[in-house]
Amino acid sequence: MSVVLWQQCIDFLRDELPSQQFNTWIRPLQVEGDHGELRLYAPNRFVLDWVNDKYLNRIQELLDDLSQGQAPLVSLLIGSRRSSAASAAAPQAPVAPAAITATPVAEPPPPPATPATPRAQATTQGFQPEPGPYDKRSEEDPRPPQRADQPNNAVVKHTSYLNRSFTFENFVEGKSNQLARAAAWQVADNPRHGYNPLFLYGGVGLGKTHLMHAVGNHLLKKNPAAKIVYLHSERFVADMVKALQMNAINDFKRYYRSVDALLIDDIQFFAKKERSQEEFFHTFNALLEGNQQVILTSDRYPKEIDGLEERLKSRFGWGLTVAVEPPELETRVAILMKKAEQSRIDLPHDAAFFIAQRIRSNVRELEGALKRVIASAHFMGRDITIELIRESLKDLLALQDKLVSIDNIQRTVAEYYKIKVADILSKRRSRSVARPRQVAMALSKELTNHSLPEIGDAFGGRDHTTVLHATRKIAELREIDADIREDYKNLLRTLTT
Ligand SMILES: Nc1ncnc2c1ncn2[C@@H]1O[C@H](COP(=O)(O)OP(=O)(O)OP(=O)(O)O)[C@@H](O)[C@H]1O
Repeated sequence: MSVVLWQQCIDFLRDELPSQQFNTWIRPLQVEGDHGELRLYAPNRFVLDWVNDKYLNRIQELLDDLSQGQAPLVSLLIGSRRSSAASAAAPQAPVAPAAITATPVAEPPPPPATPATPRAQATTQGFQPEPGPYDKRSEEDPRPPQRADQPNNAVVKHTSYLNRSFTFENFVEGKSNQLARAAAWQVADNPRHGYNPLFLYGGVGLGKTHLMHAVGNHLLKKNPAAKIVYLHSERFVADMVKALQMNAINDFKRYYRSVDALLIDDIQFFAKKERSQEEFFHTFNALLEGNQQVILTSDRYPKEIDGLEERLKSRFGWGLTVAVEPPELETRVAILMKKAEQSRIDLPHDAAFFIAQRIRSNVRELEGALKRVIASAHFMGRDITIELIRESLKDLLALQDKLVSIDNIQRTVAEYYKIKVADILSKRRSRSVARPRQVAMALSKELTNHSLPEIGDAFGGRDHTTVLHATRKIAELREIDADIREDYKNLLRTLTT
């Protein structure tokens, strides 16, 4: 009964909330209920806290109304329901666990939060890390220069400076990065709240470093004296090797354990570097025990990093692990508009749309394309038009067109679904063939510049209305069917990277 009530409740929530919010926070909840009790399972503490803060009152209210005062007792838990027979929170498979990992109830809890020991700013003696690319003091940096003693032939200044333009204000939010942004914001606004470590993962150029710096910059804004250290994992390794050579490993340890927040980028480079992993493991534990914030990024999910010790992988999962996905078209357009605005460039919307439609791989490439267009416009003294974009990105666009042809899409889709290209082109209507065909048509519409009639022709001479129907059907299914959504995402990635 409670479960049926919950189904009715989420029907209301689906109508009341913007779909992005519903999909992000409500849909991943799993439900289990009996004897006047309703247990809602969130995939991790982040979702739990969010639902608790923002939606639980409304949920309770709706349940009260729907049950005419006989509402079940609602409890919100982390994990997943025990009985597979119970109805899920939503009729569709949950979406969020793919993007943000669940911390099962049985996982070891994070170490107890002990009060942070006061750390002086200029504590570092002996070992001093080399300045990295982000160590350069920006001219507008208002913070006083930091001097460190230099015994042991040790080197230079110690605080890593963050890229100051990587802020939350400059980060464009979209479906693909909403969770990651929200998680990063939580950490920035309320560090040591327990989302420790924050682990951001995803493909290249998708904004992981940007978000990591945004947290660091925000922490510094709140407390300019905070010791926030950002570095690439290779720097950590190099520093450690140097410290070993200089017999200064204790200084190294002291240095890294004295920070308020340690931000390490691309930790997949730790793979197979056993000594560094060992050192990092101890640093990491010391920081968590000291309630100091750790943020890590990687190009893949921690458990998939080959050559990384199991104990590290497991510990990375103690906090919050969030994926950053490739941005969808609207977000790409919004990012271009934002970047143009930052550079005080007048970028017409149709021009942004044109670039975003063609450059799909990642944000860094998108930015690179925009810079080229802006440079051409300056150089030639012309406004930014689609014609100018075509000229300045000629080679890039030609490469894209060559890469994603309808032919290529049909082959990739056939291979993915383990059917023949001939099946896709045939008149067969069985589901096992018709669905992949529709997916291939939708991808052709999204990834090529061919018109609907041209696409129809390329699919065994079909009418353009069939293509239109297919694209609409797939768009609809991607909203409600987790399998299709996953298939489409995988195919997009295969075809565009
Ligand atoms: N959502 C976004 N809004 C604004 N800019 C973005 C966004 N996502 C990425 N960028 C920009 O794209 C560029 C690449 O991002 P970033 O360096 O953070 O990628 P990354 O995921 O860390 O990649 P890598 O794994 O290669 O280090 C940066 O200039 C960043 O500002």
